[in-house]
Amino acid sequence: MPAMLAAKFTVLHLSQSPSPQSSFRLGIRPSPAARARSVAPRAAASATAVSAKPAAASSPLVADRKVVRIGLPSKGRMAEQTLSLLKSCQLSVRQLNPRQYTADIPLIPNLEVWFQRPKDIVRKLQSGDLDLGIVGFDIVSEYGEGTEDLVVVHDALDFGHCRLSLAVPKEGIFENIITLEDLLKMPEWTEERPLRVVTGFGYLGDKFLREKGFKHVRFLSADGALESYPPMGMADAIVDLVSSGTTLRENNLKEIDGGVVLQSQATLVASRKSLHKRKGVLEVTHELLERLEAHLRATAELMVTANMRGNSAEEVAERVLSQTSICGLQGPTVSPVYCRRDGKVDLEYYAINVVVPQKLLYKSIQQLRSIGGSGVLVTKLTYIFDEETPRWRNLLSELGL
Ligand SMILES: Nc1ncnc2c1ncn2[C@@H]1O[C@H](COP(=O)(O)OP(=O)(O)OP(=O)(O)O)[C@@H](O)[C@H]1O
Ligand SMILES: O=P(O)(O)OC[C@H]1O[C@H](OP(=O)(O)OP(=O)(O)O)[C@H](O)[C@@H]1O
Ligand SMILES: [Mg+2]
Repeated sequence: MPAMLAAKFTVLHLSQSPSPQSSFRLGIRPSPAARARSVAPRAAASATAVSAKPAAASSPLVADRKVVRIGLPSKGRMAEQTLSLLKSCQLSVRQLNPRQYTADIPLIPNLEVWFQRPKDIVRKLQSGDLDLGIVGFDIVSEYGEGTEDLVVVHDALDFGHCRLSLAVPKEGIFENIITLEDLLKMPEWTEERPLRVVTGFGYLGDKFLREKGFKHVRFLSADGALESYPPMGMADAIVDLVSSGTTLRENNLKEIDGGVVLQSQATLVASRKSLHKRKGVLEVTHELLERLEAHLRATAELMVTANMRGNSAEEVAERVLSQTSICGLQGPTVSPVYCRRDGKVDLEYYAINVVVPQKLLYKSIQQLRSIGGSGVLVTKLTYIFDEETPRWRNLLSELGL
C-alpha cells in the first residue's frame, strides 16, 4: 500500500511519498448553507461547522442497476480534455447528439457514460447513481468532504493542472504581506472586522484557514470572477484556482508563501460501494486503469528505429549499450536485416528498436549517429503495458481483495 492518506477518502498513487495533492488533510465538516447561496456571508472560521454530507441511502432503483456508469464533465475546460484522453486510449465516447447527457464507449459495452457538472459527478458517486468519474482533485476534495465513500483510483491523469491558492491585493495594506504568517499576524482582523475571503471552495478554504490558526474570517461564496472581489472592495482575499497566474496578475493580486491549499489535476474516482458491490465495476475499473496507465506512460516516450552495420547482433548491441540515452526499456531489440546481393541472401545491417524518453530524443539521435546508426525512424507510442499495473495492485489492497 503506498503511503497516503491523510484524507479520509483514499488516493492511490505510485510513489512511497504522498503526491502533493494527496498530502492535504481533510476532515472538518463544512458549513452547508454556504454553497446554496451565491454571494452570502459564510460561517466565520471560528464558528462551529455542521455536517453537509449528502444522504447516503440508495434507492432500490440504484441497487437494481445492471450497467456500470461513469460520469464525465459536461462542460468547461475538463470536458474536451477528458474525451481526448479517452480517445487516445482507444476509448472514444459515442454521443449521438451534443445535447444528450448520455453516451457510450463502444469498446466497453456494459459502461454507460453520463455527462454531468463536475461537482454533480462527485455527489452522484456518493449517492450511488454513478460508479466512476473523471474530475479534478479540487472538486473531489471540496465536494467529497473527506468521505470514505470515494476512492481516487488514478490521481494523475496529467491534465487540468492547477492549484487552489490564497491571494491578496498587491498593494495597500497588503503591500508587505509576503507569507501566510504575515497575513495571520495583521492587526486588522478582529471579530467585528474579520478577514473577508471569497471562494467557491468553502469547505477546503475554511478548513485550511482554521488549521493555519486564523480566528477571525468571514467567507463569501461565489462561483466566478472571484478576482474582481478585492478590487471592488467586496473581499480582502480570495481562495481560487490558479494555473498560469495571469488572472491574478491582471487583477493586481498576488499569492503568498504558504498559501497553497491544494495541488490539483484530473483524477479517476470511484465509489467504494460500487467497487465492492456492483457487478462489473471492478472489471471496468481494471480496464480503464490499465489503458490510462499504459497510455500516460507511453506519452512520455518515443520508439526509435535505426539501421546499423555490424558483424553480429551482439556486436551491434554492445555499441548501442555503450550509449547512455539509447538503452531502451530493458535494452535494445536488435534484429537482422536481410538483403539480396549478387543473387544471395546477405546480412550486413541490423535494425535496432529502442524506447527513449521524449526529452532525450535529440541526444539519442546524436548518440545513434555517433555509433553508425542511419535511416532513423521515430514513432509515437500508444501504450506501454507493464507486467502489472501498480495502481491496480494498490486498489485491490485498499479494498481488502
Ligand atoms: N485555470 C485553470 N487551469 C487549469 N485547470 C483548471 C483551471 N481552472 C480550473 N481548472 C480545473 O478544471 C476544472 C473545471 O474548471 P472549469 O473552469 O472548466 O469549470 P467551472 O469553473 O466549474 O465552470 P465555469 O468556469 O464554466 O463556471 C476545475 O475543477 C479544475 O480542476
Ligand atoms: O492562473 P490562470 O491561468 O489565469 O487561471 C486561473 C483562472 O482560471 C479559472 O477561471 P475560469 O477561466 O474557469 O473562469 P471562471 O471564473 O468563470 O470559472 C480560475 O477560477 C481562475 O480565475
Ligand atoms: Mg472556471
